[in-house]
Amino acid sequence: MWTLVLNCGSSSVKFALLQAESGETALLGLAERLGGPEARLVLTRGGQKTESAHPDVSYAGVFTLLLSELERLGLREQVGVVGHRVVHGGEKFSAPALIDAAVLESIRACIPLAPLHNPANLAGIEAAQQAFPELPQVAVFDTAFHQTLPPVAYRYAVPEAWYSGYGVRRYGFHGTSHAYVAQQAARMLGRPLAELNLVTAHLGNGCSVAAVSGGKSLDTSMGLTPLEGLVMGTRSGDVDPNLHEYLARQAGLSLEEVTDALNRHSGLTGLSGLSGDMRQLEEAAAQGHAGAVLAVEVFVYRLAKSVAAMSVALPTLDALVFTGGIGENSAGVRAKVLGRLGLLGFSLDEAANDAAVRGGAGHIGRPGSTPALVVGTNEELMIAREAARLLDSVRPAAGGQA
Ligand SMILES: Nc1ncnc2c1ncn2[C@@H]1O[C@H](COP(=O)(O)OP(=O)(O)O)[C@@H](O)[C@H]1O
Ligand SMILES: CC(=O)OP(=O)(O)O
Ligand SMILES: [Mg+2]
Repeated sequence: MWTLVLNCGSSSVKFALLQAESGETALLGLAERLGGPEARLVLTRGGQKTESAHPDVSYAGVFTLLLSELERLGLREQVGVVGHRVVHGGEKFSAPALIDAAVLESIRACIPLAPLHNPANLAGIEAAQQAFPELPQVAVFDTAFHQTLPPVAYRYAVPEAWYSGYGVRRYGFHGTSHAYVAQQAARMLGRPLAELNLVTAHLGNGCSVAAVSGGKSLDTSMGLTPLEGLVMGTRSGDVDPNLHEYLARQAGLSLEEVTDALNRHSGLTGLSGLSGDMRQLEEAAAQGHAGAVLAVEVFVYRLAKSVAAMSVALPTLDALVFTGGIGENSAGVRAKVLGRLGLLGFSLDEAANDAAVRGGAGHIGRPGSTPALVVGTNEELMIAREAARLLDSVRPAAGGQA
């Protein structure tokens, strides 16, 4: 039985067809810049990549392309379950959920908390339900892993009525990735996850750090929405909460305009005036582009500061884990971050750092220093496993008694 995993983002769709147990992957897809003239689909089968242009393709259009690919591979009939990444589950979900009308309603109710993400997740669920009406569909929430945060970490210092009336609190995101890389790190360290205190840094287009103790999240940098915390590709991360009012008065901007700028035109993009893509910025910085140099430096400084802040949640610090497109690929970012964290006992092994490559994994600290690891994340595999585990728990084993 194959599991189809869908990760529908605000302007991209990722999908994977895989075996939950072995991790064998028959198909990977990434559709980017949806709705625009440069929309494209990259498919990977058996290690071979093919790219095709699909100007102005919609979510529904991508789904049609996915279905025809499944048919071409002769695997459409063998899909047994569909797993969906859902970004915001509020306080309701601390575990994956089998999607029914009530779960759909709860995901819909969280749209105001994740206006860029949850509508796309819902569109993916609806398309999959239409294509596979007979199959179970499972929602795996980014927020679920962080439901173990204690109040000291999740409460903001604002009027209590905002929490009790409107759910104003830290939720945290990228939970699937933080949970997965914490498990992998335990293997690499040769120690049980239950004994380990880790800081995990998920650095993709969205970026967050988490404090993970005994496999449980105790704190994380993202908050009520995925805008808080670190500098990201296009998101500002932390700013002064008075910024909205100041800009409304001084620049005549509306609430929506400030929020849009903080989400889409800030972060690395805003600082550099060039790009939100770390690889491109590192190339430009090497050529002396002042904006790119500044963007990378601010990114690194804020990340190092946040790693130090996360360690306050832990009784000791056993390792720092880098993952996501930047964490897995940018030796420069890792070196600069560890360079700022000598106080926590980190010391870089330059050769090991340069050798750690995407999808691979490795130790990048010197012997005797606090361990620093590079771990390839795999949110799709984690979603497939969680979906399989949920199904096993709700239906009796084949041939067995209930
Ligand atoms: N070789 C590389 N060097 C530096 N940054 C890289 C490299 N490869 C990818 N990245 C960066 O990773 C980020 C995208 O991360 P990814 O995890 O793929 O994103 P998403 O959050 O969309 O899944 C981009 O900033 C990209 O530039
Ligand atoms: C929650 C979030 O920020 O997700 P992404 O990094 O995929 O945008
Ligand atoms: Mg990602």
